[in-house]
Amino acid sequence: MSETVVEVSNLNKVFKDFWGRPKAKAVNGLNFEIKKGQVFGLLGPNGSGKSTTIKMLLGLLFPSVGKVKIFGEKPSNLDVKKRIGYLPEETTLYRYLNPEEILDFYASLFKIPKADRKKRVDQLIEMVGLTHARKRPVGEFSKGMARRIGLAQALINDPDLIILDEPTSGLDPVGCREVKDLIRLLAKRGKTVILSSHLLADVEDIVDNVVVMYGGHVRSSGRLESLLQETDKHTLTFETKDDELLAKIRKFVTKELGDDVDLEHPKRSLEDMFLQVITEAKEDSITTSGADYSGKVAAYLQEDGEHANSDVLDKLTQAEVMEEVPVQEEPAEVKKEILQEVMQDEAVAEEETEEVIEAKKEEQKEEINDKLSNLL
Ligand SMILES: Nc1ncnc2c1ncn2[C@@H]1O[C@H](COP(=O)(O)OP(=O)(O)OP(=O)(O)O)[C@@H](O)[C@H]1O
Repeated sequence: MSETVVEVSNLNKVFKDFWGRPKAKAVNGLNFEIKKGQVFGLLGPNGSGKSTTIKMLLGLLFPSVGKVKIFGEKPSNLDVKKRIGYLPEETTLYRYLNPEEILDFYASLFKIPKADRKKRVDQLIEMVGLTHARKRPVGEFSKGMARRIGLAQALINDPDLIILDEPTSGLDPVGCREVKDLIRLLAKRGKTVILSSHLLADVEDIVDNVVVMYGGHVRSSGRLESLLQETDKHTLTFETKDDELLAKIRKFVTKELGDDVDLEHPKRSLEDMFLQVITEAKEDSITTSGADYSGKVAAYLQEDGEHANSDVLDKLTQAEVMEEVPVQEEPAEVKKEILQEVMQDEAVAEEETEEVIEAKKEEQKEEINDKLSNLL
């Protein structure tokens, strides 16, 4: 019997106004359990209570009524917090820092030794497909690229429980597929993943169990496979170009079942078609200045004996690694131009230099430190 990682019983959250009057009943009588190695989907339309539930799981909000247990403890327990990785709905990044600096900084907050830090940062950057953008300030990143850094940041502490709020938001179909594959691989390594989404098609093929929320209530829950099965219908798929045979089959089926029979070619999904187009572009060596993905899980993300799938790991170790694109040092004049552009963006005075940028980076790091010490 596998370990219970999350236990939620009769969870309620009522937001109150200044005078203590109920303003919104965000979560209403929620119950669920998540076992180790599961990918659990918290689904529902906008405003159904997903983010509020996640905040209670993280100990950022207190329940009005009910209980949350993570690894058998309260979410406020510091040892529990250390085992959680969290990707918030909005990725807030410090625009002057580059991916290496951001990840190194978060690794230092978790007191990861310097030598390990560099290794983890390198592996994570490769894993989220940003090797060629590792020296670029994240202020220049597209939404999807920023999301990838957010995901890397959530994994820096090698968490046992990974909570992802709308992980695929802002990602193109390729990025979306990559993140989904990554989530499945992490689960195979014994990580437990909770993800929230209102983009159902984006999570359909990766979640094991779901709760579907509406107005704070659970409307449906259970194993996704059984929830999606239409047990009173059947599909028969076979290959043939023989029109005569098809006509015979149709005649037979119609005779048995009446006119209510659909006969058509199976369609592949738009996602499959899109991915094929991109794969072909890659095979033709067409490069991109956006995000690119190695297909490898960062090696430090520990493998777990019980859940490790040697097949997957074998495939991973044999996976073709994209060649690293060397980062081109810009000539001094171009560097100055770029700096000036960034400064204009931020309404920074013209005479500001690289030292000023460095000072801003330090300021941003201090700001994060302050916010974190307020939280802890
Ligand atoms: N701090 C707050 N104060 C008052 N009401 C809030 C607060 N946070 C959330 N709510 C309300 O709680 C309800 C659930 O919100 P929540 O953010 O949990 O939904 P959600 O399912 O995450 O939505 P989305 O998909 O849009 O992110 C909404 O009616 C929202 O207005």
